[in-house]
Amino acid sequence: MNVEQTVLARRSATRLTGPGPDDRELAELVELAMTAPDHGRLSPWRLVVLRGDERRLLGEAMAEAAGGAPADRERTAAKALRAPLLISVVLCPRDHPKVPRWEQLAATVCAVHTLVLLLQERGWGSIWRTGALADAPPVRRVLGLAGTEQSLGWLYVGTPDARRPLAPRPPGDARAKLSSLLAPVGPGA
Ligand SMILES: Cc1cc2nc3c(=O)[nH]c(=O)nc-3n(C[C@H](O)[C@H](O)[C@H](O)COP(=O)(O)O)c2cc1C
Repeated sequence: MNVEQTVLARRSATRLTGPGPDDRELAELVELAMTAPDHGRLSPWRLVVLRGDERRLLGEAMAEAAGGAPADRERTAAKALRAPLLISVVLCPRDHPKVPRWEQLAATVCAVHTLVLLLQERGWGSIWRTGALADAPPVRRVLGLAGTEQSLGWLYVGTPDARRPLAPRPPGDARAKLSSLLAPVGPGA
């Protein structure tokens, strides 16, 4: 696939089953994703890989953070089991004279989305999930986050459901997004 085909084919995969990429393949793809643009080459992020029972530990932490009746807690805990592989995205910002925090967040998102496209190209499905629990204290604890680090949620990764046809994607209105200073811009301008 070329980049255009990969971009067009990518969807957030809400139904994921096993298998997912193994540690070796994941490391290979992360290495490639590290070529994403990154001001100052700070690489201000890290990923925590959660498989098998590690997902259960995360689920328990999410349930502790969410609270509620036992049935609600069980439902929350089960969310961490929706894919064979969860990758916690952790922002590790540094004080830098030229690269503010927002740029470090932007670089992190560039790397994560590059990883998403690489996964797509290899036939793996993924979805980035966030929510109020992502950076809650029990979740931070189980992920072992340092004080300045921030959990940005999880990439859920696995085998996408091949029976689900690609949802049609309405074309984006590029003209509404484009402007210029001296002349109209965009197709048909
Ligand atoms: C930073 C970020 C956080 C997201 N969080 C969630 C989430 O918590 N739950 C969810 O179902 N989808 C989440 N998504 C996926 C979006 O809902 C999804 O990208 C959007 O619906 C468009 O669908 P598509 O990715 O298939 O084009 C998130 C996406 C991003 C980039």
